Amino acid sequence: MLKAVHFGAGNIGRGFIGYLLYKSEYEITFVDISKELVESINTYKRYNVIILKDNVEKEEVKNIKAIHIEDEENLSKAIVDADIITTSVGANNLKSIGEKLRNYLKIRKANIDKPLNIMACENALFATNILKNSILEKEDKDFIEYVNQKIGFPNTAVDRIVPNVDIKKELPIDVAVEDFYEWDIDKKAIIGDLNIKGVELVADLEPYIERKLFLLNGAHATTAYLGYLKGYKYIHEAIEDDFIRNIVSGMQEEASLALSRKHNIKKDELGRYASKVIKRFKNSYLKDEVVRVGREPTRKLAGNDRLMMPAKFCYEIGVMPQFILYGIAAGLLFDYKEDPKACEIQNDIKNFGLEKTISKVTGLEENSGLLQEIVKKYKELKEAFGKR
Ligand SMILES: NC(=O)C1=CN([C@@H]2O[C@H](COP(=O)(O)OP(=O)(O)OC[C@H]3O[C@@H](n4cnc5c(N)ncnc54)[C@H](O)[C@@H]3O)[C@@H](O)[C@H]2O)C=CC1
Ligand SMILES: O=P(O)(O)OC[C@H]1O[C@](O)(CO)[C@@H](O)[C@@H]1O
Repeated sequence: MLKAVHFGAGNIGRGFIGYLLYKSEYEITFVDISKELVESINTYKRYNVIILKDNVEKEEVKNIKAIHIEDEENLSKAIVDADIITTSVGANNLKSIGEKLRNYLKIRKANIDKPLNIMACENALFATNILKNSILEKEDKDFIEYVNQKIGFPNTAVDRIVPNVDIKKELPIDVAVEDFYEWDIDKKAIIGDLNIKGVELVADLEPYIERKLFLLNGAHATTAYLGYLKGYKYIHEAIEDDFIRNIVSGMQEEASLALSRKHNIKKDELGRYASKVIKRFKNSYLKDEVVRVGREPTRKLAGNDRLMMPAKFCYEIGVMPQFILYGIAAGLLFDYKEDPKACEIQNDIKNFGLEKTISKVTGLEENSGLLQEIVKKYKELKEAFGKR
């Protein structure tokens, strides 16, 4: 049986990556930083994936085990034996995972010759490259040569909404998901065979990642931040609000303009994709909280992420992306106390002022046209909804 090691046994790890790897007959070992989660997986050795729709369905994932990230002995064995390694730990944690993987891959190099593919399944552009670079950083020629010959590092785009919905579960590690999924993988970077059911192997991944990041994640973040501002708890409630829906559709149109110009994708194709995304947001079974979808605004509002990238593309082609900028402005007003990154932005605004904070978060120059427009929209939204 083929062996998979997956770092990050959270929502997407169990609800999507683990789910498809199991369907593809991989024996899965999860690796996590949470001792409690590792213990639960080793106690139950299985979990249910609950598909939230009109007629709820349940699928079982079985014969699983888990290793704690600090359990060097077992982790080393698992990495040496693996046919595939995947992650969904959050893009900010990839560097530390790469540093750990480096040592285990050296043990693998000395012990086994079979090919391996490693993929980072995170919401970020070319996340696998971040992982690969941290593995190879400061390495000698011999190791780099081994890695380049024996290990594939395909980038991917992963799409399935896996919320923290509170529903009746058989096991505490059961996970609830939407019906839809899409996992696109860069086929040029695969070494050996990679047979995962349900994935799409694509020749040019960039349009797929950007379409997903801008039209789904960008629209989701916009819905979350405006939803939070207007006092909604869930995404499905926020997207039914005409004011929010209008801005979200507008930002999708602006991002589609940028995508169609950059990748030569037909506008009506992007329109169909965008409408389907809105329909997915309306799924009331997901009970997806705006504070989950808006989490870590410093990452989501960064220059290389879901909102700033399409905004900059539009600006470069002479279009002021009014609707995307409302999303960014709303993100700067996201003052959810339990989110340390939201608090960081609020403290920076208090201590250093709005312009300096926007510049720090987005990477824009303080005197740039885009930044000045964000300031206007921030003030407008604050005036309208900031004192609720
Ligand atoms: N939830 C979703 O619908 C989707 C999430 N993603 C991406 O997947 C990644 C994970 O998201 P979720 O599953 O929602 O988060 P989550 O918080 O449910 O799961 C993350 C898991 O990674 C573990 N973890 C964190 N640091 C670790 C480390 N250094 N070593 C080992 N384990 C570690 C955590 O303990 C947790 O179990 C993120 O990059 C997210 O953007 C992508 C598509 C969909
Ligand atoms: O996982 P992130 O990047 O924090 O953002 C949440 C986003 O990821 C998803 O969980 C899945 O793509 C979306 O629900 C949402 O757009």
